[in-house]
Amino acid sequence: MAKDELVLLDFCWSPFSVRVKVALAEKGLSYEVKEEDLMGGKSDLLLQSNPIYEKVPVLLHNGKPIVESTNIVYYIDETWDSPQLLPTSSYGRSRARFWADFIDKKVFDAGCIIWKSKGEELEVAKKEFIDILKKLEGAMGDHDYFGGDKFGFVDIVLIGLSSWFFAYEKYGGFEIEIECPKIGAWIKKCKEKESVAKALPNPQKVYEFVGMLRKMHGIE
Ligand SMILES: N[C@@H](CCC(=O)N[C@@H](CS)C(=O)NCC(=O)O)C(=O)O
Repeated sequence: MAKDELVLLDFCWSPFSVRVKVALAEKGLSYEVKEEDLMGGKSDLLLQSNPIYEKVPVLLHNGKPIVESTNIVYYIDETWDSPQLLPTSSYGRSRARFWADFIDKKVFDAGCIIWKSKGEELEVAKKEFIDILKKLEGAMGDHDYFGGDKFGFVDIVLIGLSSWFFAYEKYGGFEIEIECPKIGAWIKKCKEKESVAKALPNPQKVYEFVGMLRKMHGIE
């Protein structure tokens, strides 16, 4: 059988691309990265592969595009079976999908409000972000990971977004380890995994990138 050809259309600061990189690494798959210039001009390949949203990440599997990071992680898990990222029981899978959807709807947007705001608005945004993380702590319960004893699907969906948490802390003036110690410990544990450590961009560099976005938005 011919070897799978995997190409990732990427943007190096994208927290969504991190999810795909971690999932591919967990499955032991190698892939080619094509960096997109989102600030300058998107490639024709990106525009043709994701004509609806025109966003990265896109995974091309033997030339066929798969879009939207959570959907890509599902695809990877369904296509390459070991190690399994989603739980085996239908109840477990349903819970994992619920929390992945919650993360998708809440975490990144709440974080963006933190770096985009000041004064009273910032205080409200911080509280909202911490409330979201506290709900996620409740979902993890006493387990090491959202996947229970094993790193899995929901862990991948959240750990990608965590690459921007340092910037939220700096611009928001709070510390996740103090406000949400379980999430703080979970991030540290995830970073011990090679798949995660290699995929996460440098937090200081992300912070600098967000600083540039703030200037572009006229916040600084
Ligand atoms: N819901 C999408 C979000 C992807 C996303 O927002 N990608 C950003 C980079 S981090 C992007 O491509 N932005 C380009 C644009 O908005 O035009 C996913 O999960 O893949």
